Amino acid sequence: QKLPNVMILATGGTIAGTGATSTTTVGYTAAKIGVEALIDAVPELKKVANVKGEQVFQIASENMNNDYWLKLSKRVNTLLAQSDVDGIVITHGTDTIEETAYFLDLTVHSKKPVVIVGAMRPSTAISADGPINLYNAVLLAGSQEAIGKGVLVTLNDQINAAREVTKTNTSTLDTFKTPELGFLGYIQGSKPFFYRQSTRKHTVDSEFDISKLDVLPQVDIVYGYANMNPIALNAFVAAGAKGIIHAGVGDGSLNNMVAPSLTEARKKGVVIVRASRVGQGIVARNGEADDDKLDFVVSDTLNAQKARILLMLALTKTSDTKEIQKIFYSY
Ligand SMILES: NC(=O)CC[C@H](N)C(=O)O
Repeated sequence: QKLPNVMILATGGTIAGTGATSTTTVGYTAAKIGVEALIDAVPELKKVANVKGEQVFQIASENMNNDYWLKLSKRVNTLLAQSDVDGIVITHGTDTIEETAYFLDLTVHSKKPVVIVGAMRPSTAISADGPINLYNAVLLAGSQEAIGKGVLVTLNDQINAAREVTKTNTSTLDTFKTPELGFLGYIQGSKPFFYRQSTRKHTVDSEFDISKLDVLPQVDIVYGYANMNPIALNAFVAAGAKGIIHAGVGDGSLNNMVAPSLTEARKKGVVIVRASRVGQGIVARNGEADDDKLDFVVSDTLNAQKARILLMLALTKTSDTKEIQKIFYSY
């Protein structure tokens, strides 16, 4: 049987991290090990795929930014257009895995599998989770089952969809969850098992094309809390933000100290998206605010960091808030 050709694009993170001792599971250094060493650490990979590695960059993922995303997405699109690449695995720090996954879900235009993988323990730790996670990721990226499912995230034997997955725990191995909608499936006995898939547009159905872009519109996030003030919001607007994600309390509620500044920002042309800091549930349009009158957009179920990504991409196409609202209900 012919093995699939899987490219491993390495970007850093704990999966490539090293610690002082085998019990160092905090206070280690991320992004130390190169892609060839990651591959060599798992000889089992060669039984399930023809793997090739490429070091795209080497960072701790808290340093992820729009420039890295544009570079990575362009590289993934180029590779997937080649007939000798069947799937891609991206090794990544876990802090922003969910954001990179969603960015690629919206900007990679291929049905071929793209799987993002990380680890919670550095490569030098007892029971490091990187090798098994990498093995599962390569298996998934070379599988028929993963074709057309959008960008996937796998750690801890579970498969999650880019749109919904989120990091829920600072340090445990089972940190990646899709809290309310559920993960897509498992990897067990070297086989992926899928039980559901996202109904939202992604990859081949996505309208977003970053192939000719070098920058993305500035979108920032303001976080809701009791006694909130508009200082951060006003600073973002003064610094030229084209969009603001308001991660409000509860159902995206607006604090009366901040609402006038949001209204003012909208009048200046800044697109305001009401999201929620809660992390689950739909932010109801015209629920906690009169969005029609204020000309605001609601984030649907996207968390603030993913709403930021969708708004940046939406703003590359339109500044019409009705269109942007449609986009938030489609992706
Ligand atoms: N577990 C991890 O990968 C976290 C390490 C680091 N903060 C990163 O995101 O790259």
